[in-house]
Amino acid sequence: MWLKFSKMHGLGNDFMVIDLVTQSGHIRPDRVRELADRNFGIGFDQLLIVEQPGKADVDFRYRIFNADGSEVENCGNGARCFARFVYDQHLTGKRDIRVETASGIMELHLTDDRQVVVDMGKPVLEPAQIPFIADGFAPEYQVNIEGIGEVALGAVSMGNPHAVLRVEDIDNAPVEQWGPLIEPHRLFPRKVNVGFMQVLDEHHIRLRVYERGAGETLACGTGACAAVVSGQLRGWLKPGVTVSLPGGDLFIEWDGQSNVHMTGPAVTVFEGRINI
Ligand SMILES: N[C@@H](CCC[C@H](N)C(=O)O)C(=O)O
Repeated sequence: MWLKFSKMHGLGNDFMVIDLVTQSGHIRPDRVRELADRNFGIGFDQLLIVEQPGKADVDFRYRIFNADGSEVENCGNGARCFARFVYDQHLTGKRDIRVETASGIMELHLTDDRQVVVDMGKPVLEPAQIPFIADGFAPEYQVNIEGIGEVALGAVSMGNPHAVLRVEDIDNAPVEQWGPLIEPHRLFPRKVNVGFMQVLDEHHIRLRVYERGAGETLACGTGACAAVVSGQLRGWLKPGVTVSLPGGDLFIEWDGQSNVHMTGPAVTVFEGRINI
């Protein structure tokens, strides 16, 4: 069965995007892994599937699969690409879009200057809901990681789980060494995305993220939101933060109480057809 797809990226976090509103098909996890392969497949960090919504008052449903084939709850850069995709493919004429994800309903706005603003919802800080095993909420937790030792981290869910560590020198942060040790840690029962943040000033950080199910990516939208929330809770940041990722900058706004907003670009690289 042949399906049309688009290859897109948000700051280098790259996606294969498939419209299952006007096409039909089913992609098994082993096929996702094959397609994600950068030598033998299309190559991507996540596969995004656009479907008809299951609820009233929502324009679409959007599903996310990591490169390892696992289905996940949320993807910030993917959300911006999803919005660009449904508008450019004429699946909707709306510039304000409501979409259902596995983690809830998200609202997106396409601006006139080709940016996408995403209402990412409220950060979840209650450990059991992240999920993270701890006695109660704290802005920072001390965790013993086998192979590393004691690590100070913030734990935040933006629909998906994130651990946020502060480093002094992002260029030499142990992302590839520590990421694989923290991602499957038993204190995070559904595994975790691991962010390494360098604070430049109260409104500017640098961030690298070792993503659950994908490894280090050039950008992570939910990771940027989680880092800003964690940085504000730990007293290092003030509302309105530019997050410089290896693939470029995102702007994240959180007032300390309500929803997190993320602004950034979404780019289509090419379109093609694949035999699923
Ligand atoms: N790249 C994404 C996050 C994708 C999902 C993540 N790897 C997970 O397993 O939760 C983003 O931009 O947020």
